[in-house]
Amino acid sequence: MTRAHDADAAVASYLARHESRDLLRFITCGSVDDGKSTLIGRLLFESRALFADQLAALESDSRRHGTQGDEIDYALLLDGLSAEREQGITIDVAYRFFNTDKRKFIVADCPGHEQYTRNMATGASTADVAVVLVDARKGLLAQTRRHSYIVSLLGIRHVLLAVNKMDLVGYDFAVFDEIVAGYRELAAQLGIEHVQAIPLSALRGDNLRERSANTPWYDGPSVLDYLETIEPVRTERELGFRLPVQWVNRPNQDFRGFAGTVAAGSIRPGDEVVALPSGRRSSVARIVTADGDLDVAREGQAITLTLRDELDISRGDVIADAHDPPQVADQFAAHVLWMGEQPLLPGRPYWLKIGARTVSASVTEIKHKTDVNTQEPLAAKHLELNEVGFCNLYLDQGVPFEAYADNRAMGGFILIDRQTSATVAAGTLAFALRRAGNIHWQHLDVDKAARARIKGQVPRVLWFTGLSGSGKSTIANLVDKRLHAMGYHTFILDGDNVRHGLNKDLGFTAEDRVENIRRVAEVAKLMSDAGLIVLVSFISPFRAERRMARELFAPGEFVEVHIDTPLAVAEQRDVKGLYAKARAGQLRNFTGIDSPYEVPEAAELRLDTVSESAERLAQRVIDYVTG
Ligand SMILES: Nc1ncnc2c1ncn2[C@@H]1O[C@H](COP(=O)(O)OS(=O)(=O)O)[C@@H](OP(=O)(O)O)[C@H]1O
Ligand SMILES: Nc1ncnc2c1ncn2[C@@H]1O[C@H](COP(=O)(O)OP(=O)(O)O)[C@@H](O)[C@H]1O
Repeated sequence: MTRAHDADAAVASYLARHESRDLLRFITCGSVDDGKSTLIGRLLFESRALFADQLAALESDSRRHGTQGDEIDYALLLDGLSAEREQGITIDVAYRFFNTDKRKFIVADCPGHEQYTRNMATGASTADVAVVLVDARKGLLAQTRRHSYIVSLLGIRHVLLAVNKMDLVGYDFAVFDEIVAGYRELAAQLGIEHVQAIPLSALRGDNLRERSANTPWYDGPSVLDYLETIEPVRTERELGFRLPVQWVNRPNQDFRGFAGTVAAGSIRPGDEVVALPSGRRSSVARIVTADGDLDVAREGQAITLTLRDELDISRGDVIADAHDPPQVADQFAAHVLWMGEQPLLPGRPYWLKIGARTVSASVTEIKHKTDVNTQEPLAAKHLELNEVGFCNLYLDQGVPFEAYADNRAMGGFILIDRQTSATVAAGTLAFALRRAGNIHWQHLDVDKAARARIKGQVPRVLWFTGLSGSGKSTIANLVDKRLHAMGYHTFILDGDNVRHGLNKDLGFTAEDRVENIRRVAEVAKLMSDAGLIVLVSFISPFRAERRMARELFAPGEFVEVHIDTPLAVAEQRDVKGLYAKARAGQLRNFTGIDSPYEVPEAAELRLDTVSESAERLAQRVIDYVTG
């Protein structure tokens, strides 16, 4: 580090301290019954003013970009929400703004109902303090433990334990003391070091602004005193400059700027930078803002950088200090807070958005889920709504990152469902898994084209999908026989057969079916690399996995064949007697009965087995392949 950088760091830390005096972001956790609304209402009332100037700006912003018509879109103020905003998703967190003469405040008010994880994760990712409300009559509840666990997971270091409704327990010190002792134990388990407990009656205003005469035994700060004076400790690591590129600004041939919000460190014109993941270097030409060029830019500032060299940098890349760049990795251990209505299934691909970058990712393994009430690790094969798991993640490409504990902006991510575009998880990166870096592609001298040429054919994957008894095997067999007779090199992968060997460890739960299809798709890929025409005959009931299989192949190579047979017909055929068993309750998770079949939306071929014979349908497939 140079002297200039040392000075920068000193200025930056001064500014950081100053800014934190200026603005405090906090979240409130608890249910309406705990008195949360009363507390917030009271705080707003006590402080009287809303952020007048900011409100005006927000109003004009909302009209330009908002999604709320003429209403103010508070979400626009929160950088933490940008990902959700781009997805057009509304999250049930109310942001409120107020100020006293000492400070400005942004409160994320998270409802206490069962959607709490999603709301809290959103509100907490930018908060410095969590106000955890407890009803003095009820003490610590399971909900208190859950909220506190998520607070700790999301890196909030300060908790204001608001022991409310003290008036209803006669302002009894013993009640307060017991709750506080219990909470301190919990906080210690969770690694929350800074806890300020305050006895309160939000309704009567005890210890809200003034210390109350009703609690003479309490000599700590009032709620407003605490919020006005708390200096949040920052445990984030001092990092070199990092700018996740939100967009590339190229109004004309002469100007090429990279715009984003500085996630860490500071930067000056002339500083050497590296673009990641490409690793190309340059130095900063200008730091452009709406208010003119800057000599220096720091964490939290929105800027546009221009560089001295023409580098190919796109949205989602990170421009970083060339002497202290972040790591780039494609496998991680991470905490995942699942918010999807459908469970998280290992092996299924999701979009992962980190900073401004979106990549394809899947969970390769759930190491454990955490019982949010006891913090105990539990074995898990999938994650349900509101569950938290520690998982291994695999990304389809390397991303620049920091551990979440070191930098929230560079280590926090969301997972997005690829079909519905819904945000289904929030996550925090713990560390990169190194093993990925040690595996390299082995170059093969005889390539796929050479193998296909010698066979005189174009490799294809014919993917037959449909209910049990729909006719997949019957038709695939006919196609195989005829292609073989015509001299083609083919192979059939059939669910029933593959499940006797490679996949004999798998059953019929959703997660096992995902893994079943993932493996068979990879095998089909190897076979097509060998130059074969592969016929895959699996129920493959989920769109997500059929799509995953398709994406392994070049355009045109993958042919989805939907064997379209109504459930009633398949059930009537009942070739193996399985429908009867399933109806009798002797077979669980049977497709079409108590396990879903998601009908293909854009299969290359749809074969109706009711109106046409198996022979004719097989011929249609052959015509498609050989035509
Ligand atoms: N619960 C349940 N649900 C569906 N199918 C069941 C089940 N239990 C056993 N079987 C038999 O397994 C065959 C389906 O295996 P697949 O590997 O094709 O299924 S999947 O793609 O993983 O959904 C399927 O074969 P097909 O009838 O040829 O489709 C059944 O014979
Ligand atoms: N048009 C048709 N196409 C395919 N199979 C048909 C047709 N009409 C009747 N069937 C009968 O339906 C059953 C389908 O069973 P199978 O091919 O094993 O289905 P799957 O492999 O999808 O479980 C067979 O007994 C087959 O003779």
